[in-house]
Amino acid sequence: MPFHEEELEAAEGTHLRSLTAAEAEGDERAVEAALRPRSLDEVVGQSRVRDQLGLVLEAARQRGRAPDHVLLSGPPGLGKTTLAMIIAHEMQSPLRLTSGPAITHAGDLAAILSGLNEGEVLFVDEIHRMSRPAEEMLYMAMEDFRVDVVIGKGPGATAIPLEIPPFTLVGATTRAGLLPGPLRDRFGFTAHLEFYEPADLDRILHRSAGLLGVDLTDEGSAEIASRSRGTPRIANRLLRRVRDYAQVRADGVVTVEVARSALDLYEVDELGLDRLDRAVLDVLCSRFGGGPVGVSTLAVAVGEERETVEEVAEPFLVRNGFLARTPRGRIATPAAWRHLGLTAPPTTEAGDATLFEDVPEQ
Ligand SMILES: Nc1ncnc2c1ncn2[C@@H]1O[C@H](COP(=O)(O)OP(=O)(O)OP(=O)(O)O)[C@@H](O)[C@H]1O
Ligand SMILES: [Mg+2]
Repeated sequence: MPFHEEELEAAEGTHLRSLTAAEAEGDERAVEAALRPRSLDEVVGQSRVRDQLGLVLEAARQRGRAPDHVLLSGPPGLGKTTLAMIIAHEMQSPLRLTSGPAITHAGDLAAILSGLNEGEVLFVDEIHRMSRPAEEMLYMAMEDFRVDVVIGKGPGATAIPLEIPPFTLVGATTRAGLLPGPLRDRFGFTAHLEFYEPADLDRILHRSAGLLGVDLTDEGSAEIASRSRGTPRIANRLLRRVRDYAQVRADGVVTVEVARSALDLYEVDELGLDRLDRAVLDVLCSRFGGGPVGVSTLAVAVGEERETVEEVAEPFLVRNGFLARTPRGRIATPAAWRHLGLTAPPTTEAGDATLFEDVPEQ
């Protein structure tokens, strides 16, 4: 697999930010490129998506046509970009890459679309962040393979129709709910990526270890998998940090003891909670009796910005049933108390199921 040592080296200098952030940061992308599966066969897990997508692509191949437009949705780090690249690879078509935020004017999109060749795959990452006029142009391009280029302004403006060769749009979004209906409806196939089971993460880790030349035992791999929050990107990142530890403090082999010591050192606990996650739960339980408490108060108490608590810590805590967002504030669930090794006071409202409704955040 072609990748450059020096890129890998550069990408290793990323120790300071949170190890459990699901988003990739600039220099992590080089390592990721090296670890990406290249074909559908190499994709681990997501079996439903893989089967469905395989069928869509095979049918298109048999008909000699560009496949239907594909929307990939799901949380960061689960394989959307990877699948987009695989679609192009499987169709033996070139891939053009762009992203919603990069398309600020309809004209930007018109330029991209008119430059496409027949059968090409156009990947629009973060498609929910495209501007409205560009979105409207995209509707027509997806449906009729045509765009109207408007020349001039005001009453004298004229729209000149421009034919576009048939292409496949692959859109990726972490926020499918933000996509306008008409755009969503124009995708022939939507793949929703799910968090991975530990067994799948385990296979991903073994594969990555092979590519990176890391000596990883089965137990070591299982230990990393269980702390990876269901996310391949995090699993691969933890593997690299554990590898550092194995190299410097042990004999290079990633055993279960090495994995445990390394991840304890990096403050990623058995369930994948990091320092901030635990601080939030700890403050909530120890200082506010389990809540309810407003998110701003919680943020001040852990010494973080409100946005960080809301966007970085809470989604994982809520998804895993440690914290609930209620109309009156945040509440620690019984699982949170248990995880911290604390006993919930008998009066805690955490036992009150009516508080667990999905409500607007406050
Ligand atoms: N099914 C999989 N099998 C093996 N590795 C995977 C799989 N899915 C993702 N990965 C690995 O996880 C990393 C992140 O995947 P990718 O960049 O495709 O995520 P993404 O969904 O596009 O994330 P983002 O929303 O941040 O753009 C890649 O390096 C890839 O190697
Ligand atoms: Mg991506």
